[in-house]
Amino acid sequence: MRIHGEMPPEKEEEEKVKSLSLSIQQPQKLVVVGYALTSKKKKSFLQPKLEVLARNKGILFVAIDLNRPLLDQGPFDVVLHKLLGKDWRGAIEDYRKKNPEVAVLDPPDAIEQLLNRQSMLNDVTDLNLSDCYGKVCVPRQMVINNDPSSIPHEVTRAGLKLPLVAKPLVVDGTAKSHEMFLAYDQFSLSELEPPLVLQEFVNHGGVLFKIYIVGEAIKVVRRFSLPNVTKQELSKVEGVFRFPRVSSAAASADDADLDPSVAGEILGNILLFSFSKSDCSGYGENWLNCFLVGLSISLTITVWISRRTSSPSFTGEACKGASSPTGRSMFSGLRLFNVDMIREHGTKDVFYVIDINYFPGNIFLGHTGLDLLGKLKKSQFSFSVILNGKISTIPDVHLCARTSI
Ligand SMILES: Nc1ncnc2c1ncn2[C@@H]1O[C@H](COP(=O)(O)OP(=O)(O)OP(=O)(O)O)[C@@H](O)[C@H]1O
Ligand SMILES: O=P(O)(O)O[C@H]1[C@H](O)[C@H](O)[C@H](OP(=O)(O)O)[C@@H](OP(=O)(O)O)[C@@H]1O
Ligand SMILES: [Mg+2]
Repeated sequence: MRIHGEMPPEKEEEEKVKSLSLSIQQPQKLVVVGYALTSKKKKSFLQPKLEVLARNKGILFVAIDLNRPLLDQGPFDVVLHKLLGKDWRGAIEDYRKKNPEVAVLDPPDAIEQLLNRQSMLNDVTDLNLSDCYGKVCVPRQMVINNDPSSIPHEVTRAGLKLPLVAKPLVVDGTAKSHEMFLAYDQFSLSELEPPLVLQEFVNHGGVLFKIYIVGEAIKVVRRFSLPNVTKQELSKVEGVFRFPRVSSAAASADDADLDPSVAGEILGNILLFSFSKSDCSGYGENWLNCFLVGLSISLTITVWISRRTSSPSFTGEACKGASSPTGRSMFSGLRLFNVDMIREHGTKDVFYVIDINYFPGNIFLGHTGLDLLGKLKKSQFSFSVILNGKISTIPDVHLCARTSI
């Protein structure tokens, strides 16, 4: 018995042969990905198994020769890069202008925002969504650009609560940009070398969440982190102490036997956005992707964050609510990044974004990342959620979102 619309067997066979012959006539067009990475990054990122997986998906990685003009190389379908310095930035900007059809991962002006520990958190602080059940905040922080002797006075004036985490203001991939200090009093901070960001330390039970975003895919991992600082400790200890990279890949807490209130519930509650596929040609480049962590299952989010065709800006624009969304760039233009988030100890749903990294180590997540590359040639995916909230500039503003997925 044939169901209405089903093809008769002989017809089905004919269709199969036709599609097979087509594929033989038109071998799959390779997606050529030119990459410009430091040798350290290439080693950690482009491992043989990723190259093989890519090749099986019709994706070919080709090293960009940094000693030759980029414009003389290729042709590429995608340029994947994580290099610093004005020369490279100039070369990639020029290349983009002359090769608008090539997808550059990611546009330098989008990456720019993550190279500074103040601007990287601007978007998160600029959004304030009222009446919801969960909060995503940013620790109160201040920038010290020069004169370390002024730090104690500035910290007191700003009313920052101790302990403080002192971080280099600039993120440039050097070991120095990861030199972190924990200060138990503001006077010892004048030993440090500006420019710095001084960020309030938030007790978070020693577990950190790294949320990796690759285009439309997300992965959350848990890492060990700094332990809580008790009031007793704070009253007894003085000085500023350097600490190592406690939450690196080796510090995975994924299998750690964590207090259930920390582990399952949080990860269950960290609700990752959904997105729909639609023609977003109206947005200039045909890629629209943003990142928003919505919290707690029972929220209904309608958040619209649209990417402007121009480069992202951090001027807060009130998103007037679901019915009349206004464009609001939030990490717009970025497709490869991760967000470091912690939950305030003793709370159910108050989270803090403490750091955002561009194209971190193990971000490609195998198939997911490669699927992103494969799609870049014909990307028609968009992320459209309407933000129901308003913008505030209060430093420790709460970003709440309501989501229905
Ligand atoms: N405000 C904060 N409150 C509590 N702990 C913090 C805070 N800021 C940083 N930390 C701790 O310090 C660690 C490093 O912070 P951060 O991620 O900003 O530095 P980083 O050098 O960029 O690290 P990475 O490159 O691994 O992301 C965090 O993983 C966390 O353990
Ligand atoms: O734990 P991961 O692998 O995510 O650590 C990242 C880290 O968060 C930063 O993104 C590093 O990049 P820089 O800030 O440029 O140093 C990554 O180093 P990279 O050499 O892989 O880019 C870490 O992997
Ligand atoms: Mg970081």
